Amino acid sequence: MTNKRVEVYVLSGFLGSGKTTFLTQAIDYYTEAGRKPAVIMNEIGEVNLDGQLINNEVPMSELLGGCICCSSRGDLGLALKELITDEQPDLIFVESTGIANPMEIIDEVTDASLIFPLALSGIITVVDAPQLLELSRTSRGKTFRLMQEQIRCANLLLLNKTDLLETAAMQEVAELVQTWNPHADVRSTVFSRVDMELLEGLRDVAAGGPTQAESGDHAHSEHHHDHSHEAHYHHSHSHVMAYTHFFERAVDSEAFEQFVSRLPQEVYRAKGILSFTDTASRFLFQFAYREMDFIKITPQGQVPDVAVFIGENFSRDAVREELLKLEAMSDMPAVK
Ligand SMILES: Nc1nc2c(ncn2[C@@H]2O[C@H](COP(=O)(O)OP(=O)(O)OP(=O)(O)O)[C@@H](O)[C@H]2O)c(=O)[nH]1
Repeated sequence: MTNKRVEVYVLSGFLGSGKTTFLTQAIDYYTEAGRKPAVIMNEIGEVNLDGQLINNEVPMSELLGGCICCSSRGDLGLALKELITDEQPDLIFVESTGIANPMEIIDEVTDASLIFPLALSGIITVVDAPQLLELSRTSRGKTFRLMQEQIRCANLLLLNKTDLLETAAMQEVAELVQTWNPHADVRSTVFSRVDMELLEGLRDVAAGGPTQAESGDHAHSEHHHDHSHEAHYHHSHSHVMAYTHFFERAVDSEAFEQFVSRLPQEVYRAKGILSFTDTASRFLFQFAYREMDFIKITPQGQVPDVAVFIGENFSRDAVREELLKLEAMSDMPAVK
C-alpha cells in the first residue's frame, strides 16, 4: 500500500526563473518513461498562460487569481485529492507562483499526505542566477529574502540562466547558494536542462533528510509567527501586484515590443497570449528580468488575447493607458 503513494514534487523559484521550462521537460521525461505525470499550477494572474506550454494530455489542475500560500488553506490539498482520485497519476508537480513561499506549500502537501496516498518527494527550486547575483550585490529587499527562503527549503537547486553569466560570477552565485543551503544538490543549468534521473534520488532526502526536517520545523514556526504578529514578508504580498489586461483589439507587434521595452523597472515579469495586426500566428509573449521572448503558439481551448504584468508598486493605470493607446491604433478585433 505505501508503495502506491503518488510522488509530489514542489516546484518553486522566483517569477520567470525557468520553472515552466523545467516542467515541460520533466513531463516529457516521465511520459516517455511510461509514467503518468499530473500538474497543479498556481498563478497570481487570472489566467493560466504557462498551462499553454504543457502537453494537453497531461491532467492539470489550476489554482488561479491568488497565491497558494495566501489562499485559503486546504485548496491545494483538495486539488491534490481530486487529481489523485480522478486521474490516478504516478506523480504530481505543484508549480507555485514565483512569489509563493514554499514553506507554506510544503506544509499543505505534508498535511495532505496524512490523509491521502501521496508523499512529498522533492522540492525543486529554480534560481534565476543572474538576478540573484544582482540582488545580492545591490539590494536586501523582499524579493531577495523570498529567493533566499525558496533556496533554503530545496533539495534540488537549479542555478538557471547560466548562459547569461561569466564563470567567475557563476562561482559567486554557487557559493552564495551553498552557504544558505548546504544540503541541496546544486546544478548549473541553461534552460533548466538537467538529468531528470536526479529527481529519483530526491525521495530519500525528502523522506527524512536534513533539508526536509529543517524545512518542516521552519514551516511550523514561521506559520505560527505569521498569524500571531504583524504579517511576515512572505505573507504580505501587498508589495507584489499584478495587472491583467484583456485586449479588445489586436495590436501592432513592433509597437508592442517597444511598449514592453519601456516598461518601468518595477514591472519584473510579464507574459501573455496575443494576436498581432501584422502577423498571421498568435504568440505567447514572455518578459522576465528585462528579457523579451515571443513564441508562436496555437492555444488549446478558448484563450483570449491577454497579458499579465507583475511587479512591485507600479502604476496599473499607466500600463493600461499605454495598452489602450496601442489598441486605439488598430481596427482588428482581438480574440475574446
Ligand atoms: N537566457 C535564458 N533564458 C531562459 C533560461 N531559462 C528560461 N529562460 C526564459 O525565461 C523566461 C521565463 O521562463 P519560465 O520557464 O516561463 O519561468 P517561470 O519560472 O515558469 O515563470 P513564472 O511562471 O512567471 O514564475 C522564458 O522566456 C524562458 O524562455 C535560461 O537558462 N537562459
